[in-house]
Amino acid sequence: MTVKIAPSLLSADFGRLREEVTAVEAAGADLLHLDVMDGHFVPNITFGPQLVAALRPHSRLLFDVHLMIAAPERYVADFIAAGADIVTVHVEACVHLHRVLAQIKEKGAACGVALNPATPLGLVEEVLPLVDLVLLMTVNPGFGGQRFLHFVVPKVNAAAIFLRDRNCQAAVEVDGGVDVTTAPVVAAAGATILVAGTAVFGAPDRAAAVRALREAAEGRDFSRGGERLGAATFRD
Ligand SMILES: O=C(CO)[C@H](O)[C@H](O)COP(=O)(O)O
Ligand SMILES: [Co+2]
Repeated sequence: MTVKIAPSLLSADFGRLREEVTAVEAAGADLLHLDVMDGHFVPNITFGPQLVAALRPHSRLLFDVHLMIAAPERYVADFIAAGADIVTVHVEACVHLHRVLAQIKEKGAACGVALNPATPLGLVEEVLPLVDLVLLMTVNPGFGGQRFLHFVVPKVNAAAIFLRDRNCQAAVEVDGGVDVTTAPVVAAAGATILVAGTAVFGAPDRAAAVRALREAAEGRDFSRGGERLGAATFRD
């Protein structure tokens, strides 16, 4: 399984969103990551399903919608109707996590579960065999451009090993502070989708940025025989 690159629209120029999406698609991105924030679950507000629907006709990329909103079950159907291919909800935002994941599946999208940096993997172990994606935040959610939190790397590795040992196909997505220095670290730990906002939209040449991330992750790919990582790998 090769590592996929998912530019995060959060760091795009919001005055030129259609062109920004076209640019990263042409640059070779594999998915488009869309960060939805409600000013309640996280201290920032972004956009709703209307924006997803407005961009949908202009891109063939998989729309990877990351819901950082309280009680996401209220809006799951709207985001899927708007064109989301993958809908990811935070375990910290769901009282009935399994019910919300089932709701996403039932509406025809792939489902993901996200964990904040301080949330232990054990909280989602029961649903890991059922999800299409587990998203591990490597910054506290709410803003782009934050520093990568290295203490999350063992959790990325634990998730990859858990899934491999059970023969599960779920993707392991890492989100926050991913750049050419941290991409090889998370790829070696078992990440299969790298979200990158600043590292792609902050670069003048988006194609070069996507290529650089892919090359940085290449060869460190966990699926080529990666094993449990030693503690030294995780130090800053
Ligand atoms: O979910 C997010 C923030 O909550 C974003 O996807 C993430 O921050 C990407 O931005 P960057 O690569 O600049 O850290
Ligand atoms: Co995100």
